[in-house]
Amino acid sequence: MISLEELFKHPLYNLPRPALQEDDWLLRLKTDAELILSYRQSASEEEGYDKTSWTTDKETHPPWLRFHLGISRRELYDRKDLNLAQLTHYLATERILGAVQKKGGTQLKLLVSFPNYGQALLKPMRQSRDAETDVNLFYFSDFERHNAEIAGFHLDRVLGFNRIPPVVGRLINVTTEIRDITTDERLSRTFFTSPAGNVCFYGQCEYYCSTENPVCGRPHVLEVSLATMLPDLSLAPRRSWRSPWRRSYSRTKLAQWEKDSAYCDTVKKTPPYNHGTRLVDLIDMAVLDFLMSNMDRHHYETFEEFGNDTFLLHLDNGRAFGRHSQDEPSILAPLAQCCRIRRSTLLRLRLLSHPDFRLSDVMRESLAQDPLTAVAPLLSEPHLSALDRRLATVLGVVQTCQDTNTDVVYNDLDQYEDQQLEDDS
Ligand SMILES: Nc1ncnc2c1ncn2[C@@H]1O[C@H](COP(=O)(O)OP(=O)(O)OP(=O)(O)O)[C@@H](O)[C@H]1O
Ligand SMILES: [Mn+2]
Repeated sequence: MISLEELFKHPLYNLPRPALQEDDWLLRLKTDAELILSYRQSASEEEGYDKTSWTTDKETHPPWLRFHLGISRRELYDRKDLNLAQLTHYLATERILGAVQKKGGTQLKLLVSFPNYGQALLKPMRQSRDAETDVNLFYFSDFERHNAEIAGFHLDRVLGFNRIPPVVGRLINVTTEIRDITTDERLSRTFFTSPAGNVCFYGQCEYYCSTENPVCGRPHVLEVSLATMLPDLSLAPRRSWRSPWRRSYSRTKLAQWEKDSAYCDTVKKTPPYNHGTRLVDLIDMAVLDFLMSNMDRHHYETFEEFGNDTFLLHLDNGRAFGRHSQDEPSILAPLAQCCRIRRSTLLRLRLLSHPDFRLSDVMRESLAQDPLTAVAPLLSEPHLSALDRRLATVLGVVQTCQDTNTDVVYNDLDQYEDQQLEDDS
């Protein structure tokens, strides 16, 4: 049996890359001392935090800080970094010190904090894992799913992108780990006991924050996803970009890209898509989104520090994996309309369609590392097989492009010998 470990040993996941320079690290631009001071200051007001803190010595850094210090221009984390396992273990087990509602966005989510100043973005389970989105619901009326956040992180990593902050599943006690400790009045006011005797809450937000749409424990226990928080915006500002292939978020209106088949020609001429890797980065993101059927990628973010020469953050994957019995070809519009794809991405996609490395198999194995798998598989078998079906569709679209276009493949691998890359794909 071929495993995830074997996949990650493949040359395509181990390309020798130029060493990162000083200005390729998000936070190395600041000295360690400055950085630590700013972290301490931002939390010094609050009670209950650990007194003894870390020094500039790396050994003393908590996993979340090591994650922040490991963010580079090229990717959010290094898959081989041993800190990753420590980070996910930390998120899954550390004592929850605080939980408040996170502002921004439309649906209920909480900002959770830990005693050594680490933080995570919590999204609750709202519906059973197997519930398929109602066919009469528009994509913008869909609930977010905690398992989609978790599976999105794993899929992004399996694709070799490393552009989603690590996410882990956890069972929490809504009474002792939220209601009893929260300082957020607006949140605590919304707790109640349901007719079935379960402890529920709904918070305050634009959508689904009402008694009719409660989040409920059983009677106290709730499944949630916890995403590692990125460095604070004051430390590492981010820029938000509107996706050129954004949907209209309207029942009746079509977006420009849906009406104009030459839409990509315009995008290709428009900064920042006319230069560097931004267009193929966007197409990578479209492939990820098509595979998990995420129609909600209205924006993406980058770290300002790195200008336009950097990867795209794939934040907010809560609306992925809504339907397994149906695919959404329009998500692939950037690929189908531009007929362009990174060579490294294409080769990894081909590898993942190989029976030895079948995407559904490596995803099943990857997701099994998450603690919530003990409760139930994070993606049901129909969702896993949908991944294989959609992968075949992506490769089909690339083939169609190649039948009628030259210059489909953006060669980001020209410094490598072909033999080095394609030993069995
Ligand atoms: N891991 C993270 N670290 C720091 N900030 C994050 C993280 N994940 C998301 N955010 C920020 O929080 C905002 C809201 O999160 P998210 O998009 O997941 O919520 P949402 O309710 O689905 O939003 P929307 O309704 O706009 O789609 C995002 O725009 C992003 O800037
Ligand atoms: Mn969202």
